[in-house]
Amino acid sequence: MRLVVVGADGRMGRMLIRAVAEAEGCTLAGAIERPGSAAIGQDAGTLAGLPPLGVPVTDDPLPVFAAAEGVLDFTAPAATTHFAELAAQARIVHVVGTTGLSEDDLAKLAAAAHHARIVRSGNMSLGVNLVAGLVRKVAAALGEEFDIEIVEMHHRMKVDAPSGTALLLGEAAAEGRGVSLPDVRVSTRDGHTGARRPGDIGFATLRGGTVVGDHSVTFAGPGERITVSHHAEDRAIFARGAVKAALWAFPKRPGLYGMTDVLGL
Ligand SMILES: NC(=O)C1=CN([C@@H]2O[C@H](COP(=O)(O)OP(=O)(O)OC[C@H]3O[C@@H](n4cnc5c(N)ncnc54)[C@H](OP(=O)(O)O)[C@@H]3O)[C@@H](O)[C@H]2O)C=CC1
Ligand SMILES: O=C(O)C1=N[C@H](C(=O)O)C[C@H](O)C1
Repeated sequence: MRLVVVGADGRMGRMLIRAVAEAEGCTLAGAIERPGSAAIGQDAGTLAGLPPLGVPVTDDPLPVFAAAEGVLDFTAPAATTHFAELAAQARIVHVVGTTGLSEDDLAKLAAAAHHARIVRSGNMSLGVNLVAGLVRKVAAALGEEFDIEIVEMHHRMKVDAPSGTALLLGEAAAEGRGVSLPDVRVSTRDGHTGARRPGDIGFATLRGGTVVGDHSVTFAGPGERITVSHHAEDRAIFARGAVKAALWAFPKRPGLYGMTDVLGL
């Protein structure tokens, strides 16, 4: 499968180039960066710390998408909605790892999915998607006397909060409880907040250093607490998941898929 990496000079972009080069069944067909980026013209392999791959980074996605079969996209919301239109025009697979997407952005992805096979997840790792399954089960088994609180920590450069993973885990907890997350989500607490409302799902965000991604979901009940956690140690887990998603989606029909589909969970 011929794959393009967009945002090639990003933390995830460089990881994705390595994952494509190392995986069986795919080759790097292109690498895209923003116009004006210092990476334009460089070899994608060299950029990712590998021997040269003979693929120069360019800022023109159109001809690159036209010659490819899939795109791996861990960039930013405005870029991702633009790439979704182009991927739909080219009828190629679009793997979306970008987080911080608004409802409006998600509607644009849903529209593009009429023509493209899109796999989107706030976290492409096997571990987090397994944890989400556990959270759904625990939330379904416990009543509202167990308060659900989600804590995440990421590196100091992360720009969106709560993280895509925290929201994915919150969705899983809400699903288990049979409620809608927007109805019970509490993402900020400051000052005189009053007592906790029964049934709320709380989010707390920590930022600092080089943390790849830590998440925990706590169920705090009368006299006992259950905590389910995941600690990402290496961004390679997300990149390998993205390549797996692209290969999985290649023979599928257009539509919007998630990592639970890819992993068969
Ligand atoms: N779902 C998952 O499993 C994971 C998701 N993520 C998400 O992936 C996204 C990227 O994370 P990360 O790699 O750390 O961030 P970075 O900022 O390091 O990388 C993003 C890259 O995309 C580039 N970019 C932005 N806009 C465009 C554009 N229009 N055309 C081409 N390139 C563009 C940026 O360029 P510039 O710097 O010039 O803006 C940058 O090089 C985030 O939303 C993050 O939350 C991260 C890890 C795992
Ligand atoms: O920005 C990151 O770094 C990460 N983003 C994703 C998220 O928002 O959950 C996934 C991972 O935790 C790393």
